[in-house]
Amino acid sequence: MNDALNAGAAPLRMDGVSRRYVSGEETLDVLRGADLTLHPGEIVALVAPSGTGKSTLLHLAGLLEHPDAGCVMVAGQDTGALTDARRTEIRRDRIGFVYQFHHLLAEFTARENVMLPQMIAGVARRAARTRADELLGLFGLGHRLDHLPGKLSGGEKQRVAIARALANRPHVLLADEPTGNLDVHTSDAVFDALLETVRAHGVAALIATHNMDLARRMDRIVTLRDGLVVPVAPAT
Ligand SMILES: Nc1ncnc2c1ncn2[C@@H]1O[C@H](COP(=O)(O)OP(=O)(O)OP(=O)(O)O)[C@@H](O)[C@H]1O
Repeated sequence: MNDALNAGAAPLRMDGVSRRYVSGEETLDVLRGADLTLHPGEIVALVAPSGTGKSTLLHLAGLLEHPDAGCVMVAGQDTGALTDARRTEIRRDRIGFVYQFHHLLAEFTARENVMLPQMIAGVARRAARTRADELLGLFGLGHRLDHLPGKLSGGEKQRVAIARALANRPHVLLADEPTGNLDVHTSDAVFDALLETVRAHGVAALIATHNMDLARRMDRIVTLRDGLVVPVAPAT
């Protein structure tokens, strides 16, 4: 299924990506030939003012939208010419998403929420359950496996959402303000777990955040300026 994907290639490469929004008479060139490469295992922070195109960039990276120009390559494969079905497969199997709000399914337990994407990808129930328990254990939720999201704290829900994003062993993790709705203390703890797990799994990640302290803990910081991705400073 993923024969064209090359494990040695950059997990994500965006070359000259442009995106224009047109509403009525107004045209907005949000991205104007942006380049960004995530190397294997690299964790990149995207820190940019509101409205400069962070979500747009993440949507393009996650194959949720097409760029107007340029190309998005996942594990060496140019995704532009692929069918929608193939793009959906790559998104499902190779890309994990974490959003500001957890988007867990309320009627399913923590374990089931992490099992579901695996089962949709064709993993057998027993293996999906083992993987879910292992991941939730790594996030310190071994005692919350059978809890419904409504019985979990905000930080716990977000940990389940991160575990779900990693369930199918993605090449790339994309996160849009993953701890943005949590208090500072919880945000730090969830972020610790996120970075630790992503590093342990060797997953490349692009994480949008407004929090410079969190950004400095990543390998590299980039921002968006005039529709281009530019480096901020090496993280220390
Ligand atoms: N579907 C759309 N149609 C028209 N304009 C859009 C659309 N989506 C986004 N925009 C505009 O494009 C610009 C970039 O939006 P985007 O959501 O990517 O910014 P952002 O950096 O993620 O902002 P924030 O930090 O506030 O979430 C904004 O000015 C936004 O209003």
